[in-house]
Amino acid sequence: MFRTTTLIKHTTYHLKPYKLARAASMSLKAISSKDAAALDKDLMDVGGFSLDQLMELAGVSVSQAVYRFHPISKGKNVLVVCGPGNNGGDGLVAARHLVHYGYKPSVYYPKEGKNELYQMKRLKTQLQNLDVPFVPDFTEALKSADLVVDGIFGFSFQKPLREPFPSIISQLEETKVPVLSIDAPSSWDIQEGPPKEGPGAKFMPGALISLTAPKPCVKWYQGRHFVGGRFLTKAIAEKYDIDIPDYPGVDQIIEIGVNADEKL
Ligand SMILES: NC(=O)C1=CN([C@@H]2O[C@H](COP(=O)(O)OP(=O)(O)OC[C@H]3O[C@@H](n4cnc5c(N)ncnc54)[C@H](O)[C@@H]3O)[C@@H](O)[C@H]2O)[C@H](O)CC1
Ligand SMILES: [K+]
Repeated sequence: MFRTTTLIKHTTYHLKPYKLARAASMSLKAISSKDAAALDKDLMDVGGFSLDQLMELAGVSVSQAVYRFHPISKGKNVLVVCGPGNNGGDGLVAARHLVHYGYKPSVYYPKEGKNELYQMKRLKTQLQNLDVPFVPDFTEALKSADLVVDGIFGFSFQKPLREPFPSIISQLEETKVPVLSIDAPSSWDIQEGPPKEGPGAKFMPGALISLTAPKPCVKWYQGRHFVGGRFLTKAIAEKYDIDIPDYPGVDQIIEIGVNADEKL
């Protein structure tokens, strides 16, 4: 169904040496931002998925990564920072699931997205119906946060950072509050990694969840690394030359890298 088109060269990211027994099944190829966008389009145009479905599955993966990285015993207050695109949408979906797991999320959403079918507006309504606060002041909200979820930018980020995001990224790189980034550490170039200087140059979130496949910038990433987005078909994985991770049981995520899941 999915014919092969021109694809970029891939880099493969392997596990640390002591995980070599798992390495054969756990080396995951990266996908460029251009191919990641084309893959999503294929899933919708040819694969029969809607954006709502993909975002719901992405958001569930994010919520499971939060639960794994920062169980409720470490603190319930999760500040979800959402950007104007679909990365922000994944954050909104994750926030809803976190409520049902027993967390107390709040959302900072300074530039609201306006995509087709008012999808973001509906996601916002769902959160308001669960009494999730939309907070106006990021600096103030950060003071009482136990965890920050970075849903600011994903694979469509184009440098340089525009307002109001430089100050938010600076605060994220300075804070002691743990951060989990969705799909990419926001402010990092998807191909070339962290900026050489300015906001984001020192940003290293404690956890990252790559959706569908790692992006090339993970080469610069040091921290706990999860992969989610359990909806790929073999045909589409072959077309984009990426791997379908060996997800354990009914999990929507798998941890790779230093803390790779032992039960794989
Ligand atoms: N395959 C999957 O698993 C799915 C992943 N999803 C998520 O979608 C994002 C990509 O979404 P997209 O809407 O294409 O882009 P972004 O969210 O990365 O951002 C676009 C948004 O940001 C603005 N912007 C870009 N650069 C800047 C800048 N320098 N300063 C300020 N603003 C900027 C731009 O104008 C847009 O408004 C992917 O990473 C996943 O997280 C989907 O949920 C579908 C399934
Ligand atoms: K992000």
